[in-house]
Amino acid sequence: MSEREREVGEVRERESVPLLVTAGGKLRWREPGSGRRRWWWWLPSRRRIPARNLTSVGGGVGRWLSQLLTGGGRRAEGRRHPHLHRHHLTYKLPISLHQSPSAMGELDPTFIQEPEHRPKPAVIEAHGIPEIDLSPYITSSSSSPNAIHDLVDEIRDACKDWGFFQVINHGVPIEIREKVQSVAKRFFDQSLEEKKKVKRDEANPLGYYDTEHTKNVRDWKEVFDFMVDDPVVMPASYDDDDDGGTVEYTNQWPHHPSELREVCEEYVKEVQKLSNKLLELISLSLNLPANRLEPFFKDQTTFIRLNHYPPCLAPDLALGVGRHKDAGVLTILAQDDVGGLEVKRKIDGEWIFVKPTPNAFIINVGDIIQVWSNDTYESVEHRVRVNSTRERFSIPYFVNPAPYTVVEPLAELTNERNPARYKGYNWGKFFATRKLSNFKKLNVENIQIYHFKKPDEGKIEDVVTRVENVVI
Ligand SMILES: O=C(O)CCC(=O)C(=O)O
Ligand SMILES: [Fe+2]
Repeated sequence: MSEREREVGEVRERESVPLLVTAGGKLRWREPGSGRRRWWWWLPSRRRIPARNLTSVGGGVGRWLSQLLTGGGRRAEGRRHPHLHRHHLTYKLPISLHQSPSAMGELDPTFIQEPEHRPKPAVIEAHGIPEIDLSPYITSSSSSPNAIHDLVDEIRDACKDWGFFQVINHGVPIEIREKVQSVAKRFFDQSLEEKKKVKRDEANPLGYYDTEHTKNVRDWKEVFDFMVDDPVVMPASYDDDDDGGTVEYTNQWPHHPSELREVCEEYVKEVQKLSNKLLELISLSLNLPANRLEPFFKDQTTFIRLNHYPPCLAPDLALGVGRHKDAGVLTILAQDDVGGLEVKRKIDGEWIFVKPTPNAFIINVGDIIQVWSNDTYESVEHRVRVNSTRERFSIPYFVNPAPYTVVEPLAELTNERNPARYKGYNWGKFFATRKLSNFKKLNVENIQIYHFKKPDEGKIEDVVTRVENVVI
């Protein structure tokens, strides 16, 4: 453990420290342990802060506060500030953000989004994504063909207009979902040391980690990943032309909480049924036979992620997950009642907050459906905002095909007038490349489906960006 990590760890193991932040730019607190009064100018300039929102001012507040409490940056201490006045705001510095210390107690610059990608202070709820009742297809045994027809129409509209929808009456028992949520919380509540016993690494991307990067900016979250098929045999080489052998991805189950594995496997069994039904409905909505997509899942690379988003000192600078599209077929997301997911509305590019609906699942089509449908449906950008007071949990179930699948537009959906818009790509290599680039900050863009997009007209040049050019 480095000197710096040790300091951060020691501070976080203490109780949280109530901070008094003055609108004039002063911050007061009692030193943890000794109870000594301390204060600090936290505003380097004469600018006043809007007292209602501590974190809306100054890029480095989070970094600065943690430096302050870890003994760094003594320079400003003790200087009087000409604009101090009496307006006070009490702010709890979430040192106990993780009951256990973790690398995320401070906002280091790797978390900070470029200004144009930061969440806006106001949340837009608008009418939100469509809510679809699946009972005609799932929970009732004798639905009329009309009811199913209407449902398929709803799915088609939702996929076209939003790329996202919520489902209710989906057949997944609520108790099972609650059990996973509760065991996930217990897992993340443990010490970092305990969680790191199952940490992922470059060779095996399954298990725990808190350093995921989306578009090369670190996400304010920690996760635990596991796969439905275990083990999964993946290509060892990222080079499209190279048969570089295979590697195995294997689930790493922690000893604590001991029931995590069993509960997760029970959850998988239930969500798998929902996933099959959704794939059927989506096939029908593309005027294909219900079972058209089934062969792609004889083996699967479907994985489940337990997400924990701790409270964040600077929720206007960082994101729980940066803007991205999901690379796979479908995502079936369970979110808790805190909320944070935002979807980029297709009509105007506004970020729309997805209001939590108890016991609903949020479904989005991923990049593979975009390619299979030859752009009839589009995978839509989304992101997760965090907040300064409440931790949030979510569980995405990423439905992915067999690693050896060549992803390309389905023959039935292309013709002379609507030729295939993508060159086929090997899913296993794509997936492995993505996993690697999410693992650490790289200097280049992550691999994306548009790297496989064919030129619109007439151009013969090869537009495929080779995988080895993307990962360096
Ligand atoms: O936590 C969420 O609401 C969404 C997470 C997400 O988009 C992802 O992990 O791909
Ligand atoms: Fe996502």
